[in-house]
Amino acid sequence: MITTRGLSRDFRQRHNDGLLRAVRSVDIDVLEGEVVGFLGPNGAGKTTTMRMLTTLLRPTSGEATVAGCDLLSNPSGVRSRIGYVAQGSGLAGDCSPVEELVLQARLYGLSWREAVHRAHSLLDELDLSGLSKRKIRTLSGGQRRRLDIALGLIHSPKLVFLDEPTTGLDPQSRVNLWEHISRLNREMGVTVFLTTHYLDEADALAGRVFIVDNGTVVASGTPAELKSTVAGDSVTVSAANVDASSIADVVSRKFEAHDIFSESDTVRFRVPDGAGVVSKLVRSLDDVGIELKTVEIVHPSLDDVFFSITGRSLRDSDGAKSASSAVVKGEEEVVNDVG
Ligand SMILES: Nc1ncnc2c1ncn2[C@@H]1O[C@H](COP(=O)(O)OP(=O)(O)OP(=O)(O)O)[C@@H](O)[C@H]1O
Repeated sequence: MITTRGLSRDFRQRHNDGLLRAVRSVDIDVLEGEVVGFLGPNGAGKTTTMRMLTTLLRPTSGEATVAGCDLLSNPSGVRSRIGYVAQGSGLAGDCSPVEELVLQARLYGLSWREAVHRAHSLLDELDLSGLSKRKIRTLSGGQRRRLDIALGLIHSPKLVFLDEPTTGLDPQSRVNLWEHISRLNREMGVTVFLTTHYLDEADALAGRVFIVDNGTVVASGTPAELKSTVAGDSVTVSAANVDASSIADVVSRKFEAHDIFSESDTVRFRVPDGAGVVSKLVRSLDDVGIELKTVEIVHPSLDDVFFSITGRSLRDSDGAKSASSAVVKGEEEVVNDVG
């Protein structure tokens, strides 16, 4: 559904006459039917990548195929086959959801009858039927966001891009929207490419995650793969009858543990599969007369993954817009926006 090779975008910096490398040589492959998350802190290059993939911004270099069409030579083909829901749409006003949907469907060339049918089926799909005749400006943030998504799907695209779909929503509306997005994927077969800086969103929604930082993809995989390969589970053990150094000695001899850290009677270490080591841990400690007091296993989060790669927490990075983006004095040409 999406293939990119060396996709890059530079922006000219007015204040210092340099170039900002917002996206640097991104290679990704997204298969039909996937929900893929582009996860990274503010300023990582997520929106810029999405704007390129949706033809709103011309790449400085690189190539891509989106929904079967070449991005550079056939942008109108791409546009007709994808849906795009931008960050925080400006939808408001006195018309109703059904009127807005019918209007958009007509603009896509559907007959009146088809447009009305499509509008009502999307309202149903996104749980907006009861609100179809309300004025849009009276809808809540979550309801408006669902309407944005319905509008992005009006022409039945097989691939939809969602830019930070739940930013600004309260926790309950976010979870509700996740359910709707998952259902669109499951039941309508829509491939979803979404950007987010929320760890829980990537975890809950995306089958596969690309972690981006400083304009590049620094890791990719299923959330479970990323968490198990990069960080490992954190196991914390304490004993009733010995201090931490005796436990640490057993752990380092008997297990392929890393990041072993001792403090008074507690030892913390990481292993790929925490639950899998518990019985061996109990036996190994018992063999040398150590009386186990507590064992706690904490699965890694995507934040641990991000930290292990970048040395920064994604939460801390949030808001540090463009802090890590490199500015280069450039010979490269900046191509103007096409959208
Ligand atoms: N039109 C532009 N002109 C100059 N710089 C830009 C432009 N658009 C984006 N940038 C810069 O490119 C970098 C990447 O921005 P981008 O919006 O793609 O990040 P993001 O990961 O989507 O962040 P956010 O989560 O805040 O939306 C940032 O440093 C940003 O300031």
